[in-house]
Amino acid sequence: MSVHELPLPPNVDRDAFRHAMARLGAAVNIITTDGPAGRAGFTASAVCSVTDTPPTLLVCLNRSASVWPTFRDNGYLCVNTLAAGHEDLSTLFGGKTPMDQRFAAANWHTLASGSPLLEGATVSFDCKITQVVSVGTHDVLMCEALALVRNDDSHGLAWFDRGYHHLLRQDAR
Ligand SMILES: NC(=O)c1ccc[n+]([C@@H]2O[C@H](COP(=O)([O-])OP(=O)(O)OC[C@H]3O[C@@H](n4cnc5c(N)ncnc54)[C@H](O)[C@@H]3O)[C@@H](O)[C@H]2O)c1
Ligand SMILES: Cc1cc2c(cc1C)N(C[C@H](O)[C@H](O)[C@H](O)COP(=O)(O)O)c1[nH]c(=O)[nH]c(=O)c1N2
Repeated sequence: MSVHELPLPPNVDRDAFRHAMARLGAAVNIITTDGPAGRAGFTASAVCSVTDTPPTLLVCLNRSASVWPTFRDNGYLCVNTLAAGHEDLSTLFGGKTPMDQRFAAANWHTLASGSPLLEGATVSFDCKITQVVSVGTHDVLMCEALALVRNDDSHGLAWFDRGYHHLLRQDAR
């Protein structure tokens, strides 16, 4: 089928959209925050680079998530990009597990914003939320990076076709 023969919207329902989106491989991240509103963390694949000036990422957060008010009120967060081997941690932060149990499963450090930084993440972006745009069910959080921590030894982790996949670094092949 050529692109010109594709059916036009509104033929795309929610399930068809999700099924299609499952084909877009993405990094898996644990987004954390700590501050006056408390400590919270959740798994997110809807994360990407927006601009390098000022250095900004976006994170999409469902407003129905239990963690949403905590992120909104703290105003700071850390994007911890997961490494190969973090599958169980990702599942823990993606479920309905109590917050203390989620954090008890890993080691954390704290940078300038106060947000928990995951030991062993491939990279962590310590951020301030600079703008929030509501689209449908989600808030798109624009996050300016204040500090970075890179781990140059770990392999990557991707979420693709509803499963985890390891991404080997070039020099490890
Ligand atoms: N952006 C998101 O909010 C998002 C992304 C990935 C997974 N999830 C959640 O994780 C669970 C497992 O996901 P899955 O990938 O195994 O299967 P799925 O069929 O629920 O999702 C397939 C893909 O659709 C997209 N998606 C899923 N839920 C979405 C939502 N509420 N809003 C926008 N996009 C969404 C994501 O790209 C996801 O990888 C589900 O409960 C899902 O809601 C949410
Ligand atoms: C691989 C993967 C990827 C994502 C998620 C899950 C999983 C397993 N979830 C869902 C999110 O992690 C879940 O709803 C949180 O645990 C918040 O739930 P609570 O309501 O706080 O328990 C999720 N939610 C969200 O708002 N934005 C996202 O990008 C993602 N991505």
